[in-house]
Amino acid sequence: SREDHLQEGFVYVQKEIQDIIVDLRYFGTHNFTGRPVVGYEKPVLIMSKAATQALKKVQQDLKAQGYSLKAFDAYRPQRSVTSFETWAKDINDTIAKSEFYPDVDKRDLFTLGYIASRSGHTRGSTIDLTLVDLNTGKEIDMGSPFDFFGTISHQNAPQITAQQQANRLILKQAMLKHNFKEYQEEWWHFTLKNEPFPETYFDFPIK
Ligand SMILES: C[C@@H](N)C(=O)N[C@H](C)C(=O)O
Ligand SMILES: [Zn+2]
Repeated sequence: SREDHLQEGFVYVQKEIQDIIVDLRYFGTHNFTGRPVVGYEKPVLIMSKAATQALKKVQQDLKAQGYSLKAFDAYRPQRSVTSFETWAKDINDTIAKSEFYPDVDKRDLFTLGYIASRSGHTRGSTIDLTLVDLNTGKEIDMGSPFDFFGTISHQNAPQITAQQQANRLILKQAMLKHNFKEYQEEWWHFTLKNEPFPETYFDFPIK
């Protein structure tokens, strides 16, 4: 079964939270590298059991407010992170620059905090997500898209409107209520406080 591939302490998030929307960007080409990322062998969302149980409560709260979570990434194998580092050094490969990092030199993406070489995602209790309005079926306006690497994606970006800031707050408050913490450089990125594997960088593939 699918579970045979899974590390102890991890689960398939969509099995535990049936109504979460998932668009696993690094499985396909619609991401900052413009290519499928090594390690993403199936478009399934994997995360630690503890983080998934907390996220289930976030989804319940948000559903009552007319929203659903939409996740772009959760557990990320170390080989995928390593491939991001290799990619960042290849300055001629800029196929997705105009959409994801138009104002930043790709060699600076790590030092500016937009990508990590020791990533919380690899520890299995970090997730990238946004909100979908259940009335329209569309993502709500957060002022910048997922994985747009620039200051407009910082939590308290002054460039965005009051409505966009309010939309970010709906997500942030729901996540903080259930023991996730936010990340200053990216409005979509949250890590479980008291994560179960705080020192372990896993490398099992997503399948
Ligand atoms: C690459 C982006 N989605 C992300 O998750 N960035 C943080 C800093 C990370 O790589 O852990
Ligand atoms: Zn992230």
